[in-house]
Amino acid sequence: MQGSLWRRCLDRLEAELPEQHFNTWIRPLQAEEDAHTLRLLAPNRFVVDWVRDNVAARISELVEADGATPLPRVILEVGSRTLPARTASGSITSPPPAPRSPVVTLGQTTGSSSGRLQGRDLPIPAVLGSRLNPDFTFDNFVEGKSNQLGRAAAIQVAENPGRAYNPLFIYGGVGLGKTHLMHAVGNVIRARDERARVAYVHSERFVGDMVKALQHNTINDFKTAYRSLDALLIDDIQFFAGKDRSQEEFFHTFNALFEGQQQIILTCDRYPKEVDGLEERLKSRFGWGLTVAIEPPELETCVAILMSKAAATLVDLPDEVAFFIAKRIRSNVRELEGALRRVVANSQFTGRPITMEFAKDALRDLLALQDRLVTIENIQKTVAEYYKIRVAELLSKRRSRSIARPRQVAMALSKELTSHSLPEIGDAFGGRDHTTVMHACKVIKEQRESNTRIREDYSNLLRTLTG
Ligand SMILES: Nc1ncnc2c1ncn2[C@@H]1O[C@H](COP(=O)(O)OP(=O)(O)OP(=O)(O)O)[C@@H](O)[C@H]1O
Repeated sequence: MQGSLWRRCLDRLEAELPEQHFNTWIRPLQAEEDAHTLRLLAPNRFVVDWVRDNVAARISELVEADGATPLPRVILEVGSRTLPARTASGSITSPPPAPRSPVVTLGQTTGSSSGRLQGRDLPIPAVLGSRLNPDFTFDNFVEGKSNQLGRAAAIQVAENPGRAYNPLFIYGGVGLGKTHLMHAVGNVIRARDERARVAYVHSERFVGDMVKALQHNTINDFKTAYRSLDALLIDDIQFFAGKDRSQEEFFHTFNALFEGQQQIILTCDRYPKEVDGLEERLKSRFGWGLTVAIEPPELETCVAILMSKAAATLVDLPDEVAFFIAKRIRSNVRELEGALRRVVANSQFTGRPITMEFAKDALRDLLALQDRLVTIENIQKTVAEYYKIRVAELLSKRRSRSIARPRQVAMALSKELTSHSLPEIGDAFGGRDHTTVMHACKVIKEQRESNTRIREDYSNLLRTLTG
């Protein structure tokens, strides 16, 4: 058999577990193997607990099935593989400290490095990005299944900066609340210690400032400024892709902060390993703490977000209108907010109360645009591409699972995203009866609750079609 024992286990686990679980809990594990032991090192207690409770038994089975004699013992603990010290310029000279378990370090405060303590009395130089947005707090961040883990991790980090999960890596599609969570952490850190040096920087800005510093020969000030921080929040790190000099600089900044147990929070539009053009050494460091995904919110969460935003501006938003907006605007929270803003502005401008009719009218252009974009034909094409089958197969009489399931998904999406009736949808799928469409919607609704793969497929497709 090829590769290491852990590599083989990983391949199986990747195929068996939902992607988000695999990325969050399994990928960060580092393995040390010899003939007698498979030692799995987790970045923190949180990961150890989850793996022990959810997949340890499966890992043991896989190890056993691998057939090595004697059977290796599996050990799961918090730790980090010791990296060999490298001396070439631009690389680390001492192994990084193992990330600490939050359990061990609860209650400790930041600010242990003496160099940084002196630095804390200095004002944060302008070079360090933008101000924290005081409107992004945990209080006004609506929790839902889609963001639960990210929110919980961010709260932990806010309470134990530099100690709980370092770095905290939050990834997910646009407009889903990553920046909001990041600022919420920064705001808590600042609220607890007004002298805490917290900087929020968009990665494009980091790149721009670094280029300027190089041009003006002030790169040392640039470095010192970044390294004197208690917490560095870097948004949208996918912008580092392909920018080698910036990555090099960021790599050193990262190491300096990490070794000083200064908190680093990063966001990205995708899982770090999937960012093309990002150096491997950065990708691997990004996984040292905790990596969490933010998914597109489910309908109920969208409604709750709308209600909460309306309440914050003292606007009376009827439930049915909130549901209507949430159902029709499915791409992301930013769009959802935009739609609400438009309805509220129209209501304030005309002095009329927000009713269903009123909301439909206020959003007419937006919805028409969306209707034009989402046609049954478009859905069929997108679904066929997604499942790598042909549209003709979707419309055919074939009933094998590999075709029937995508067909049901496409029918359910057509019901959800267009205003066509069940018979019209049936017609568009090779002249099927409306009861077939109804059945498809029911099956997919159930599957989305019980089957993670279908749930993910469906939400990916929704995002593609409405994004
Ligand atoms: N769960 C939530 N509760 C309340 N507001 C939310 C929630 N999720 C997102 N928002 C709001 O949606 C808007 C977009 O969120 P944010 O800017 O954090 O997105 P993002 O994921 O960082 O997107 P991008 O990748 O485009 O930077 C913000 O106004 C934010 O307050």
